[in-house]
Amino acid sequence: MGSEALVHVLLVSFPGQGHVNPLLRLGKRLASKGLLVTFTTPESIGKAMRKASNIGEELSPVGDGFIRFEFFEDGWDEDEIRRQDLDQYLPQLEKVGKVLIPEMIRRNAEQGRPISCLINNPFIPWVSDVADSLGLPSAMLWVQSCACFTSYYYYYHGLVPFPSETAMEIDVQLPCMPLLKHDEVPSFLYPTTPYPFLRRAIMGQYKNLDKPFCILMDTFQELEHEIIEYMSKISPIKTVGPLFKNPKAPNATVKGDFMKADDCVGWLDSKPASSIVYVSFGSVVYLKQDQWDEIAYGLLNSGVNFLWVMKPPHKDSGYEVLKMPEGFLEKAGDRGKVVQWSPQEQVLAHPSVACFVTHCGWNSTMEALTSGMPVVAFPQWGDQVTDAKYLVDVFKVGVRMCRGEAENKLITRDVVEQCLREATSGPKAEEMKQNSKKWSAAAEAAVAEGGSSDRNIQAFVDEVKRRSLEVLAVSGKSTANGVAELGEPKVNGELKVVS
Ligand SMILES: O=c1ccn([C@@H]2O[C@H](COP(=O)(O)OP(=O)(O)O)[C@@H](O)[C@H]2O)c(=O)[nH]1
Ligand SMILES: O=C(O)c1ccc(O[C@@H]2O[C@H](CO)[C@@H](O)[C@H](O)[C@H]2O)cc1
Repeated sequence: MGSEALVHVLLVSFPGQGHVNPLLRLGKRLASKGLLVTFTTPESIGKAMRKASNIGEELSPVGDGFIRFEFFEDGWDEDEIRRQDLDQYLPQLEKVGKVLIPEMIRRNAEQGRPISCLINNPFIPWVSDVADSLGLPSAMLWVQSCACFTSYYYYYHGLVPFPSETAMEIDVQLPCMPLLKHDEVPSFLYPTTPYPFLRRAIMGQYKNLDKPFCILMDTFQELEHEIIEYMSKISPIKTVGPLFKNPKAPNATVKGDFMKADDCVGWLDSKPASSIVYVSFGSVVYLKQDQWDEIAYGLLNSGVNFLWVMKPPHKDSGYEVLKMPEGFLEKAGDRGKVVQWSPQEQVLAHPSVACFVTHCGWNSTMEALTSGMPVVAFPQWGDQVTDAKYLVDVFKVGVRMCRGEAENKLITRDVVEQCLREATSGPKAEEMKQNSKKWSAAAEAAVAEGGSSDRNIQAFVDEVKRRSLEVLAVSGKSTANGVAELGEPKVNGELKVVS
């Protein structure tokens, strides 16, 4: 490979799995279009990522470009329990990030990799301030649906009434969206939410929303057509999803898992087609023991095969360590497999898997839709309750098992069994499968060359390249053609500057 001129973007991620995954996927997409991408997040997570995933010091080729990692210290000891409290952790990240990210940017420029654009995901809006202070453009990747983006936008600007202390049960009508019942509104907006710190974290992003020149979204035009069109007139949004599909670099092995996935593909291979129910509640939702037990008995009584993710809680999280009911694993025998973390993308693409019992996090939602996988919706909080509404009533690929944690209702084993049966056999299951296939095809088309998301990514890359010429001209660091010229990556990952 000869020397190439690469524009360099820096991706700064909040250290949560549901945030790292889509930003890293965006990074791979940008790299595959010929950019040099540096991905950064705090070292506390970097350490876990290096251990669990295929991440080293070296530069990884992805399509026409490259991706590399640099992590930054958050200034706290390894065992600091305050990381579990976002009201304390987010200000700490902002304090150190505002010093360390500019240092990282300067270091990269000195090493011949001047950065032309910063991209962040929600909860760390100060990244746009850093970009502004250095005269760099910034963009933000919104990691939820456009419907949720709109809900938060309307709430932030006080444009319509939302559930309040005096009117808890009001429904919310937003333009180009179905009527949201009070418990289908993103639940961080309820006055009674036990997670007001997550509302504050999201609202912090809205306070800074005028700074990024572009808001990228992990959704696609055909999926949320009307609301995307409507919000595009208000905000500079560009849909680029589903990000986990990257047709230009389908075999890129760079991943950002915090935990090594257990090997379960051989077990899936050993089962008949469409015979397995996959159960996972993502990386942050933890159920109570009584609810766990009901799901366990529901799985046993339904007679389905199942793969169930039972992730251990963080030691400082305060969540109880769950147990399987007495004798459960023996009774399930080879019908069931329990893992701590799964290779979810592979699981959802596997022909033996019939449906996905999900908490409806947006990444899981997009992965299910794109994989043509019907769901059983078990939302708990935040955007999950809105995603469940869309999966069941709008996209029509799901059966609803519950309405969210706020309902405070134990979902019994009989209900679990009934939902599993409905989702795996009979006319409803068939209808959901057909709808899922339709969404999967639409998702593939959106990311294929010339599709809606591909065009948006290309337009974004072109704009970053255009702005990079301005940035480098102003900073006086321009090379002959306006960008850092990079040579063949060396084994140790250093970039050679071609003068
Ligand atoms: O066992 C698991 C559980 C989850 N995931 C991934 O973790 C992310 C979870 O994000 P989501 O938005 O669904 O939920 P969150 O964890 O943020 O609540 C998704 O990309 C999943 O594919 C995974 O790889 N293995
Ligand atoms: O680490 C945390 O405190 C954390 C991580 C992720 C959180 O929200 C999840 O993010 C997804 C993307 O926004 C979303 O779709 C999912 O439903 C959430 O669970 C919250 C806190």
